[in-house]
Amino acid sequence: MTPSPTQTEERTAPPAGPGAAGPAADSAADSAAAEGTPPEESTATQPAEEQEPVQDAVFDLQDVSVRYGSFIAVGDITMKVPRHQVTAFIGPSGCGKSTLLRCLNRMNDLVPGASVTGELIYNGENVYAPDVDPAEVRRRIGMVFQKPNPFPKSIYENVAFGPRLNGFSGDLDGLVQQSLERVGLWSEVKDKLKESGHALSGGQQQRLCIARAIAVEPDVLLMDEPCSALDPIATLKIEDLIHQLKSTYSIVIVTHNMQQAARVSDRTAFFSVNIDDHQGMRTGRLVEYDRTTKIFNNPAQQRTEDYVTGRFG
Ligand SMILES: Nc1ncnc2c1ncn2[C@@H]1O[C@H](COP(=O)(O)OP(=O)(O)OP(=O)(O)O)[C@@H](O)[C@H]1O
Repeated sequence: MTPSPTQTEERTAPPAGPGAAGPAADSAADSAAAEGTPPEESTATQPAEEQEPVQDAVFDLQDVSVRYGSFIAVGDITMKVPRHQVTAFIGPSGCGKSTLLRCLNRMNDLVPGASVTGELIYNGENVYAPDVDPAEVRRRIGMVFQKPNPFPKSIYENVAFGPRLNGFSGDLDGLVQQSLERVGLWSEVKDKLKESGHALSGGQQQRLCIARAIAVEPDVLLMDEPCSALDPIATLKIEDLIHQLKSTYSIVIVTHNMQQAARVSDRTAFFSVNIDDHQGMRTGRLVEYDRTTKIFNNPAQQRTEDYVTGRFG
C-alpha cells in the first residue's frame, strides 16, 4: 500500500531505546489510553504493511474503507485475519477499530448512512455480495460487545434463544449446558437457569453473552472491548476463555488495554488517525500489522513503537 497523498509531516519523536517496547512498558500506554490522552495526530503516515503473511485466512480485506455519509472513518485497509487465532485491533480512540470490526459481520448495515467499499472476503465469499444474507453472516460471525447485554430473559433463554430462532431441532437442554460449560459458567448457574440473566455479576453476564454467541455455532467471534466494563478477576477469566475458544473459533478483539492485547492475541493490528490537510478529515489507517510479539517488542514503524510504549503515534 502506498503512503497517503495527504502526508506532509515527518515524526520528530526520538526513537525508543532498545527493549523500551514490550508488555513491561505497556502500563504507560494503558494508563494514557485509559485517560483518553489524545493521540499525536500527525498527517504523516507510514505505509501499512502486513509484515508476515497469514497462511490460512478467515478474512481477506482488500482496500476496505468504511464511510458514515461522506466521512471516511477508516480507509484502505488491506489485511488477512488468520483462522483459529486471536487478532487484536489496537489504536487511539476514533481510529476506526470498532467500525472495522462491525463491518466484518455487517453490523454496520444497521447504522444509517454507513457504507463499505473494497472487498471483504470471508472464507472465500464476499460478505457484501448482493446475494449474501446479512442475518446469516451475523450467525456465522458472532459478536460480543463492550457492555454485557444479556436479553431480559432467563439464563436458559438467553442461550436457547438464538438456536431456537435458527430452527434448532436437537437437544436444546444439552446445547444450553454445553454452551455454558464452554464459558465456564455451568457450575455457577446450573441451579438457577430460570433466573434472569441480569441477576448475574458483570463478568458472569459477559460469559453468558459469549455462551449465547457460541450457542448458534459460529465460525468467528468478534469482541469489542469485551472486558472494559469488568474487574481484573472477571477480565482474566474472559482472557482465559479467549485462549480456550481460539481452538474452535477465529477471534478478533478490539482492546484499549495493551497488556491484554499482548496477553491474548497472536497478531496485532495497530491503527491510527490521519488528518487530511485539505478537509481536515480524520481517517483511521492501518499502520502496522504483524505477530503480537513483533508489534510489542520490535515494531517496524515508529508510530507503533510510540503507541505501545505510551508515547502515542
Ligand atoms: N454511527 C456513526 N455515525 C457517524 N460517525 C461515526 C459513527 N460511529 C463512529 N463514527 C466515527 O467514526 C470514527 C471511528 O469511530 P470508531 O468508534 O470506529 O473508533 P474506535 O477506534 O473504535 O474508537 P474508540 O476506541 O473510542 O471506541 C470516529 O471519528 C467516530 O466519531
